[in-house]
Amino acid sequence: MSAVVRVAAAVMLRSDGREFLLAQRPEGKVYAGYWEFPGGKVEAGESMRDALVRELHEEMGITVTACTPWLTRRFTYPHATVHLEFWRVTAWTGEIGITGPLEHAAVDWQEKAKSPTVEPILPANGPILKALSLPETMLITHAEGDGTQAQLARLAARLKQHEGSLPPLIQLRDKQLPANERQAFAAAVVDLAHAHGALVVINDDAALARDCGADGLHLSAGALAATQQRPDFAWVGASCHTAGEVARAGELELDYALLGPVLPTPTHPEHPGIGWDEFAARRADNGIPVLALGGMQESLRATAMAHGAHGIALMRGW
Ligand SMILES: Nc1nc2c([nH]c(=O)n2[C@@H]2O[C@H](COP(=O)(O)OP(=O)(O)OP(=O)(O)O)[C@@H](O)[C@H]2O)c(=O)[nH]1
Repeated sequence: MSAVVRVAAAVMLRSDGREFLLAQRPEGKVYAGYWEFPGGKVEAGESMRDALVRELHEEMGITVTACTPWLTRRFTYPHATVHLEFWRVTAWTGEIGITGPLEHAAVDWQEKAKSPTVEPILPANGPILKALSLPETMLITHAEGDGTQAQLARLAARLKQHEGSLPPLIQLRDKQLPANERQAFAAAVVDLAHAHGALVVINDDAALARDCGADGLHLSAGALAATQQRPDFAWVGASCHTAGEVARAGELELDYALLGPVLPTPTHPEHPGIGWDEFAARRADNGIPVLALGGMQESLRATAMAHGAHGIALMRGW
């Protein structure tokens, strides 16, 4: 069996973060005409980051000045098995260009929240495009503490702040609310969220998720362990604490994992938090977007991203 080919791929984001760049493979290469993220193979002795910087310079004539690891994926093509590492690239110098006929046939900016307007896309990249449309903030409800009316008012104010940018993903948690109150709260949250273009997932109750018209299901770690196949919803994620659970969420082809608690949090006072290095280690190489949970607030977003987080999940910090 031939060795696995390591590939660095760049998700180049325009400054407002809403658009990313796709590039078309030129004639003469395998999958000619297909669209991909710019990048290429890692050379012997080279780090992933160095390969990314080199490829973007060779292919587009730019110098990367800010990038963070994001997702990994292993994929077997007829010609090779590739280990792909996707990095977010948020700053560069120079003008993006096509430096030669063997690099790309064309480049095109695409909107994250929409289906791509170009095709075909390289087969390994389908889940990557879905991950790009996953919000980078999750708001988790805690109406048990605040009361449902106060939560709805706070949510309405918070969703207004997001007008014009990708709205957050909302997880309805509140596992202890009486069933009828949870139902009414879920219906109100879905109405409010959908009016602002935001998605809602319901914690551990598939029937309620269907009844209230939510967009998906959020599995607790216990439910994840008991799940044999991906539940049938547009969006499904899971709470994870260990690397094994993150891997399981990846195997089930879920859309995201929450990993934590990263820092101390009132929800789990017995737990000191795993810290950022452990967060990075437990999320590594699983191919699934991972949001950091536990003690999060907006000011920690950049730290989370530097450790490979897709984004942050807030329970009390929103
Ligand atoms: N650059 C890039 N490669 C990808 C992506 N998705 C994906 O499956 N791949 C695969 O990863 C491998 C990258 O190899 P490449 O041929 O582009 O690398 P390269 O620029 O070094 O080309 P070369 O072989 O001509 O030297 C290919 O098998 C390609 O199909 C992607 O989004 N970007």
